Amino acid sequence: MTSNSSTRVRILVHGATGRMGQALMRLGAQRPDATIVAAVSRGMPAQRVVDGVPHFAASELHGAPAFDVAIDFSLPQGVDGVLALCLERGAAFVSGTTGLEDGQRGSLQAASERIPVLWASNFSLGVAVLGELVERAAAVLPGWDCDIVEAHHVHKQDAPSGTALTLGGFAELGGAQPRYASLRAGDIVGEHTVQFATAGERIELIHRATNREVFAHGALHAAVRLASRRPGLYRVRDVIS
Ligand SMILES: NC(=O)C1=CN([C@@H]2O[C@H](COP(=O)(O)OP(=O)(O)OC[C@H]3O[C@@H](n4cnc5c(N)ncnc54)[C@H](OP(=O)(O)O)[C@@H]3O)[C@@H](O)[C@H]2O)C=CC1
Ligand SMILES: O=C(O)C1=N[C@H](C(=O)O)C[C@H](O)C1
Repeated sequence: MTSNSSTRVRILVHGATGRMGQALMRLGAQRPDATIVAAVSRGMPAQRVVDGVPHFAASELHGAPAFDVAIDFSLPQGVDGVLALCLERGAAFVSGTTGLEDGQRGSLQAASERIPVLWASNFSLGVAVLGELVERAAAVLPGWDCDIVEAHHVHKQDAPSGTALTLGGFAELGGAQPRYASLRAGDIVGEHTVQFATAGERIELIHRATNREVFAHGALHAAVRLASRRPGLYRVRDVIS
């Protein structure tokens, strides 16, 4: 690891031209503890250098300068390439890309033996707390129906959302067997409702993200923390504080 507390952490943003990538570029430029040294997208943007940051197409990833940690918010087909680059360079890897194949989850696990790796379906603090509430509710409401309903913008490609599946995992830990429903409409940033229902009553636990900055802040914070960690597989709660 090449960074320490007296230097700025060097970040490569993968998926930089996307909705999340643009939020990361904007917020990353404002951090006193980090510098975005490279931006990568599938194709090339109109300008090769934007606000002082060099941009690279995915096909020229290996030309990227030295970095300490990559933050990836792309699509499943883009993840393998940037993970391989992190392994080559000994850099940490933070990813929020959802819809990964089981084999890709296995690759993250294998990579974590050599570099610090953090993948999370949702980088907001609220969803981290919601997971714990869902597990507790499922545990104390045996036999109640558990339904997870998620709503997102029309451009989202995967369903159910990664967050819905993660919340479903918490419900299962509490003993429930969740069902899933997905809605794609307008520009909804991300909403998740976990409903527990039985005859005559129901409980709804709801998280609404109203902008992407909550995710971008969480990912940047995680990246700065992860850059100085030992190899391993980390969760958001491991780098909160
Ligand atoms: N974990 C979390 O907290 C959150 C996760 N997400 C997830 O992040 C991901 C991105 O979401 P969003 O920003 O809305 O998506 P966008 O479609 O807006 O952006 C995708 C970005 O990835 C790039 N990209 C696509 N394919 C490749 C590839 N093969 N190689 C390299 N780069 C590629 C695109 O480049 P180009 O423009 O050139 O096509 C673009 O820059 C999704 O999986 C989404 O579910 C989203 C929000 C929060
Ligand atoms: O694609 C999105 O936009 C989001 N994806 C994540 C998911 O699949 O859970 C997180 C957030 O809800 C926004």
